[in-house]
Amino acid sequence: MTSDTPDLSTFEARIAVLGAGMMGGAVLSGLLAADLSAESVIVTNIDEDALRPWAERGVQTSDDNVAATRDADIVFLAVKPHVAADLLDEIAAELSEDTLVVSLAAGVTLSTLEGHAGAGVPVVRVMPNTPALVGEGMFVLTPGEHCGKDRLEAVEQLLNACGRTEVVPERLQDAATGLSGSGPAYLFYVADALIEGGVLEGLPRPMATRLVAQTLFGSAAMVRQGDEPPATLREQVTSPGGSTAAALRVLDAGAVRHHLGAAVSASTKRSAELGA
Ligand SMILES: NC(=O)C1=CN([C@@H]2O[C@H](COP(=O)(O)OP(=O)(O)OC[C@H]3O[C@@H](n4cnc5c(N)ncnc54)[C@H](OP(=O)(O)O)[C@@H]3O)[C@@H](O)[C@H]2O)C=CC1
Ligand SMILES: O=C(O)[C@@H]1CCC=N1
Repeated sequence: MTSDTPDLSTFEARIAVLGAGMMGGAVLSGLLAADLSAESVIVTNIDEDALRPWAERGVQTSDDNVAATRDADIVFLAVKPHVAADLLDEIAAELSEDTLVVSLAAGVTLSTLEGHAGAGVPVVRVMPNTPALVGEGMFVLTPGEHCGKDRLEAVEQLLNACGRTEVVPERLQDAATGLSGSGPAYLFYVADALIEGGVLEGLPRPMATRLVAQTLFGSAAMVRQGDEPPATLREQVTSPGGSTAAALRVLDAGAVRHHLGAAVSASTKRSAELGA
């Protein structure tokens, strides 16, 4: 499924987002942009300042996780991994077979989530990413033991409205953290470095930023279209004896390919540590 026609205006479940930080906020923004009714959502945070922008958008806000969970059909856990188990313990009395818990926490396993949510509570482990904020998130899902097909489809419908979804076995979740969860940071790092390169060569910074943004956007569109593998797309840019070949030699000399792969592995390893 894709985000081509995001429309959640008829989505009926009541949703609680526990944790109004970067990721909870990104998902919430994506859902509201897809016309999910603000009245069907409640968002919580321990810091009230983080809730003010949501209240201004018509979303119910609270510092009470237990009360927010009591009225919800779907509960998003959007707190840091080390807080997730304690938060589940706090709200467990309000969870039941009729409540679906969707965890966005890196590394935290289904076994931990199900153990703290309580017997029979349906859980989905998700690795999201921040482009959800602009409706282009990547969400990698693993349903837990008590999450049936209908519930999984409901989560897919919600998340497809703010990006794309893949369902994987749990053993691939840490690799998903390493690739798509952390991935936006790698690409923002590359974007930042390219802009500096353009500035060094005399381009005004705002123009260098526009050139890089459109180059990344267009290149991403070609990769996503999938007509050719990225290696072929790179060859098509690389004229014999030309400027791109000279540039790629510099990247190879710096082992950039090796370091990007190693970065994915480092994030994957750290994700597993966060859940331990
Ligand atoms: N940021 C990202 O790109 C990604 C994040 N994730 C996952 O998303 C989760 C959230 O990360 P992120 O949004 O970056 O973190 P943030 O720190 O930005 O957001 C977490 C929010 O939860 C609040 N909070 C802490 N404890 C509680 C509580 N008991 N009840 C309610 N709210 C609470 C925090 O408040 P305060 O700041 O005051 O402590 C903070 O506002 C993490 O588990 C992370 O692994 C997954 C993929 C990508
Ligand atoms: O850095 C982190 O731990 C989180 C998970 C993936 C992206 N951000």
